[in-house]
Amino acid sequence: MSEEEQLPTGWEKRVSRSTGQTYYLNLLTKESQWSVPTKPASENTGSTNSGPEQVQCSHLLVKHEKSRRPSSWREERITRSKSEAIDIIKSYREQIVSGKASFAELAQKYSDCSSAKRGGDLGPFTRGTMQKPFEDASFALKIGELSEPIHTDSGVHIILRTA
Ligand SMILES: Cn1nc(-c2ccccc2)cc1C(=O)N[C@H](Cc1nc2ccccc2[nH]1)C(=O)O
Repeated sequence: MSEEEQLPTGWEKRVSRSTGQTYYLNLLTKESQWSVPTKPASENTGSTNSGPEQVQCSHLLVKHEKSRRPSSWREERITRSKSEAIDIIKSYREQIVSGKASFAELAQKYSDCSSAKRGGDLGPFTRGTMQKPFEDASFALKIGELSEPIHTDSGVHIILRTA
């Protein structure tokens, strides 16, 4: 019997458009998870009414002179203005949306976060672990969705939800 045939009631196997990884969709709550479900889907499987308990995101950060730590692996002293950082992050978003470049490629080359070495992948996180604007934007995204520019004390980000 294939894994698909053995899925408990109310689940569907999906493949992430951004990473090609297999995930499982609860058809009742429309919430998703990486792990193979072992019980029939229910309204409260693995999440609460206020959405998923954890998400996984990648981000591309462009710091500026007013960033909490205006330094990164790319540039010891970051002096660009906030306005310049916004223009730069918008150009990266446009390249990704138009298909000219992949998110991971640009994050690895240009993100001012040390997660650049992982194509911007931050791993899974729950609420209460990231700066609030970043958390709220991340938990509002659907899997595969790319945020508009998001501002935190670290700088200007675009966020891709991957799980
Ligand atoms: C939150 N976080 N995770 C990593 C990370 C994760 C996985 C692998 C390597 C680094 C780096 C960081 C981090 O705070 N980096 C900061 C920049 C930064 N500020 C953030 C605010 C919100 C989310 C991610 C953010 N990254 C830095 O390098 O100056």
